[in-house]
Amino acid sequence: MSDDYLVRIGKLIRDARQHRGWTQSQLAEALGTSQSAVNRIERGNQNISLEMIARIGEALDSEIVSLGYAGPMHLRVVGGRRLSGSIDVKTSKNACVALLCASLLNKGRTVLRRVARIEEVFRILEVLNSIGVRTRWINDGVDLEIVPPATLDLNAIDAEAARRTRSIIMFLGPLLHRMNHFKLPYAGGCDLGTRTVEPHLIALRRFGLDITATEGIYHAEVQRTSPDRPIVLTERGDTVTENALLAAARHDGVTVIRNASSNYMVQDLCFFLEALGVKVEGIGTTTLTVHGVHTIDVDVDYSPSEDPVEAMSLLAAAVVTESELTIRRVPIEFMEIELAVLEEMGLHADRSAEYAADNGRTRLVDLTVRPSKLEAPIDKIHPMPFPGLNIDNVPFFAAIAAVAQGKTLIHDWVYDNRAIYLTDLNRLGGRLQLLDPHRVLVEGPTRWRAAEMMCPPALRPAVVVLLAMMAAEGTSVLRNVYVINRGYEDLAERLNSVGAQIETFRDI
Ligand SMILES: CC(=O)N[C@H]1[C@@H](OP(=O)(O)OP(=O)(O)OC[C@H]2O[C@@H](n3ccc(=O)[nH]c3=O)[C@H](O)[C@@H]2O)O[C@H](CO)[C@@H](O)[C@@H]1O
Ligand SMILES: C=C(OP(=O)(O)O)C(=O)O
Repeated sequence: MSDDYLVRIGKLIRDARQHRGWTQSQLAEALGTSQSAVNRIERGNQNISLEMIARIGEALDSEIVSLGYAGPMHLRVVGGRRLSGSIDVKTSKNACVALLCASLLNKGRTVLRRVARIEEVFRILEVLNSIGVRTRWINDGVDLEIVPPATLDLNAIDAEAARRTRSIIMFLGPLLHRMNHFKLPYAGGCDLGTRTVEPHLIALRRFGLDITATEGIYHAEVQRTSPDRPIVLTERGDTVTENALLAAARHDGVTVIRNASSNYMVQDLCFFLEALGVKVEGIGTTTLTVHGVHTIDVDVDYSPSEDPVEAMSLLAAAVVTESELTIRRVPIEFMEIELAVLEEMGLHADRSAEYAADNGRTRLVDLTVRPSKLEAPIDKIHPMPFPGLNIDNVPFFAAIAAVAQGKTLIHDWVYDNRAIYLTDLNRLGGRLQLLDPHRVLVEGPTRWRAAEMMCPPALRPAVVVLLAMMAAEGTSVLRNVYVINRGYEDLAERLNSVGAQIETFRDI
């Protein structure tokens, strides 16, 4: 763009902002950037992408800067390029959404460091803002500050934002301590088939929460009681464990939760609860003993840990593009089984010495993946609750199996609809056979070919398709990638920084 053009666009943006009655800081906050960046944009001193113009248009709800506005985002991928260098893993979507819900426990100011700027986080922030919670990006848009009001206005809830995420269900645990009756929209999220909420309702009933569900709304009635014996979760789910923890945190007494998940997001939540003054015993095991406190009113500062699923995604990117890539800040405890399986398949990877994540607890390593000749594993790939192979990492094994010699059986017993989407890889030259809704047989190696296709409506399969496009010679197009942006911050840009060629565009 010529400088003159930038100045004109900057002026349009300033006019639209002033028309809305916003300061530069308010616009910066809505965009997750700094006031100084907005100032530069408005003065025409900063190159601005169509993508950013579209985001500003959406934030300001302005026709003036509606160039490229609103339509779904797509990716154009020039494949066949090797990646090189190093890339950092960001904080995890799944811990960040849990911690945002957990901030509702605290009357004081919560600061969460380096929160992933992803659509899933934006949806929860929209919901929090709509009920009166003040949130703002600070430190150049890197950290998040959350200040709750004295009373929450649940009648004003942004139901549309709430319905786009499943994580809204984690409002139940904190809210049962704040009000006696409330309503919440049904939880949504990825289209992975039916996902039960029953275990949440069973666990929370022990604290006196009674839910009836009608016409897309949960009606909650609370008559607070003490769980008189351990809460035994009917399944070892991550968010149900988190919900039980959130309820137990402000229950004035000791709660024992059995069959608890000890997965990464649960551990991050436990560390955060400890920072709030709630003692949790058994972190990392399947029995958690929570010493709840009646009131939590502290100014807390916490750094959520890195995302093992993003680490796996980046590792898979290196494998399918036959690249040497260093993935920094890998939470190794949550990748060990994946790496053990991959080593058996023939993957060469070096690990650095371990170092601590910013939360002081999670162990990180830098992992250098080298081009390797892979063989299909002898046994099937199947997930288990932690410490098993992570359920969300299973789809990446489909892409990796596709470049390995031989046949790999992938058994995703967890989700009804996720394995099906993996067969989208066939459009790119893959040879995947759906044996039943849960089992896929992948035959490799694959000669990938470019294609234009719609994004599958599920986060991890969508990223797997993107990775195959990066491996395929030629130009591919992936349409409507909201689902990827739900869980990955600036993925295209970050992959480009290590050698990929991915352009974002919208229908104008
Ligand atoms: C925001 C968040 O953190 N989301 C994660 C969380 O979702 P979440 O905790 O919501 O996962 P679900 O409750 O949907 O559980 C996933 C599926 O596994 C089944 N199930 C689970 C445990 C068990 O012991 N037995 C069993 O059958 C459930 O019935 C369901 O079909 O955990 C999932 C499983 O790790 C991950 O894919 C999601 O990324
Ligand atoms: C299934 C996932 O997430 P969610 O629970 O947010 O749908 C995922 O992260 O892969």
